[in-house]
Amino acid sequence: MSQTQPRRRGPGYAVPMDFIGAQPTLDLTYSDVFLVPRRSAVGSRLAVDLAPTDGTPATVPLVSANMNSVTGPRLAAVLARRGGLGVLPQDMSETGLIDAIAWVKAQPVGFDTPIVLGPEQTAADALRQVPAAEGQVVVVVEGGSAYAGALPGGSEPGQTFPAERVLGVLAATRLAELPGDAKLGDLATGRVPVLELGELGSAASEPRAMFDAVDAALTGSGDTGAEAVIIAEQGRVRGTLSRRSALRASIYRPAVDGGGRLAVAVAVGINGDPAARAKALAAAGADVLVVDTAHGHQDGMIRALREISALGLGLPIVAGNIVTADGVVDLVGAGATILKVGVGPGAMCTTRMMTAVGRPQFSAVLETAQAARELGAHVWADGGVRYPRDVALALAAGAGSVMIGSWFAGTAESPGELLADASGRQYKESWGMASTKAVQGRFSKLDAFERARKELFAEGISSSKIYLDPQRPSVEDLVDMITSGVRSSFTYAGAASLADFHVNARVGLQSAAGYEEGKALPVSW
Ligand SMILES: NC(=O)C1=CN([C@@H]2O[C@H](COP(=O)(O)OP(=O)(O)OC[C@H]3O[C@@H](n4cnc5c(N)ncnc54)[C@H](OP(=O)(O)O)[C@@H]3O)[C@@H](O)[C@H]2O)C=CC1
Ligand SMILES: Nc1nc2c(ncn2[C@@H]2O[C@H](COP(=O)(O)O)[C@@H](O)[C@H]2O)c(=O)[nH]1
Ligand SMILES: [K+]
Repeated sequence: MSQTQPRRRGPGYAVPMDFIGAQPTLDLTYSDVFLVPRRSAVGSRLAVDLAPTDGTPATVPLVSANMNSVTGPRLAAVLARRGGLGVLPQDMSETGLIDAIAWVKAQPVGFDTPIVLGPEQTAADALRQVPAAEGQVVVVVEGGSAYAGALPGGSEPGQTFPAERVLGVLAATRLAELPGDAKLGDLATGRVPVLELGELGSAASEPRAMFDAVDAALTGSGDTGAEAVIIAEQGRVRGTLSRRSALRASIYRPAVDGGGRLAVAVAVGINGDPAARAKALAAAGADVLVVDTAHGHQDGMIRALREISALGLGLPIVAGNIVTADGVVDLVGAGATILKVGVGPGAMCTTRMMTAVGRPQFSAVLETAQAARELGAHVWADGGVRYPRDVALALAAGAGSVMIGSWFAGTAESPGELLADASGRQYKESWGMASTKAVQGRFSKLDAFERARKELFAEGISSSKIYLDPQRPSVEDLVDMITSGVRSSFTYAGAASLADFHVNARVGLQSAAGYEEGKALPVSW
């Protein structure tokens, strides 16, 4: 780890610039390093506990980025159901954030939020919300458009509807085979598989029994294409459940608040009145506050943190972005309990090319995590994650959780409709939070002169297509993939928990050829 003692400046000190270390050192990123297997007493990958110990309600070390194109209420709810944490972006209005928190808190914890459409809507309408993949369904409801609400996923907070209004549960794979203008009402003709919680008794809280009940209901429905059942309580719809979501319920522990509702984090910027906003969002039920700006190691951030921590809200306070031990010391001193680490690794980020500023991410996490540990604080590794291995390496470097943006942007649950290119491949639009597009949106209320001044400083990509992985179109599929890789990393390192992994992980350096060797061969050589 490099040293970051500040050198003295001022009269008598002819120091033209400052190296980050006493002498030049080579900082590393994820592709530069690998993990070495070591003797393990952990008998099964399912015996690994991935829960972070950073004071958040998360039970897997995954956080979605506070980017407008990544985290909305739908993604936050789905991620929390599987133990991760969604961070709603600071660009949403305060009322928008309060509504989004309320919506997440109103969603079922043990079942999926139904995607509700009306009978007059079409197959094409449905496929703009759900990808044509196994387990993905839409629920056709009489008068369904009334339940679609302003937020994605179906209902307004607390709003439910009688199960008898459900006309059908349609598999997205089937819809993809039909003409786009096919009316959902004409397709919803089969018997609707409904499981009434009251009739299930104790099985409702038993994941294995719930899986069997879903399987039996789907098999018994007589529709070989049926992929999910309606879960009802006293005749009102609580959610849906597919075989896969019933299985997931047996593997993951949801991230919940003290009242057992899904947990959600929110971001606040450093301008305006960050303390007033933090207070309002905490009162609305936010479980974690993320104070976020591009250059987190600045006086404006320290001021904002002092004001927010003085409120004594009792919530974890995440602050960033930083990449040095000095930054850790200053932000923890001002009240942060978790540091958000990463300048420039993000997929939508042009900061390194525009400014030369940043730091290869593995070294940034390693140094800050060590400094944070000494102060009883924690680190979230933010940005640059493209494979499960990157998550494992961020955790090996000492991160308590890993923040993912662009990878999660390419999922069914991220904000915005699913789009298709000329070849029919599905994608979502994504853009950087410091891009011209984001800056124009954020400052739309300023006068033209002020807006033009802000637009001078774009440091992100304004428009990018993030393609869905046809095998893993849902954020849950990505969580499955990432956690299975990371569970395996832990057992290779002989670690049964994140705390063990922080100690046991053994890392080596590799050449570009070594990295290349690790990739699978897509076709042949
Ligand atoms: N992790 C990363 O590498 C980066 C992330 N981002 C993301 O983009 C979003 C927008 O952040 P941000 O641009 O900070 O917007 P904010 O609205 O949070 O404003 C940042 C404030 O800091 C001032 N500032 C001083 N120096 C800088 C600097 N070098 N870069 C940016 N602001 C500076 C700005 O003033 P003035 O405008 O007058 O200079 C402004 O008052 C955030 O979500 C952030 O995380 C953005 C860039 C890098
Ligand atoms: N320099 C910029 N950084 C950005 C911008 N938008 C987001 N970000 C950062 O990236 C991560 C997510 O990284 P990813 O590789 O998973 O996509 C995010 O949390 C921000 O810190 C931007 O416009 N410019
Ligand atoms: K980058």
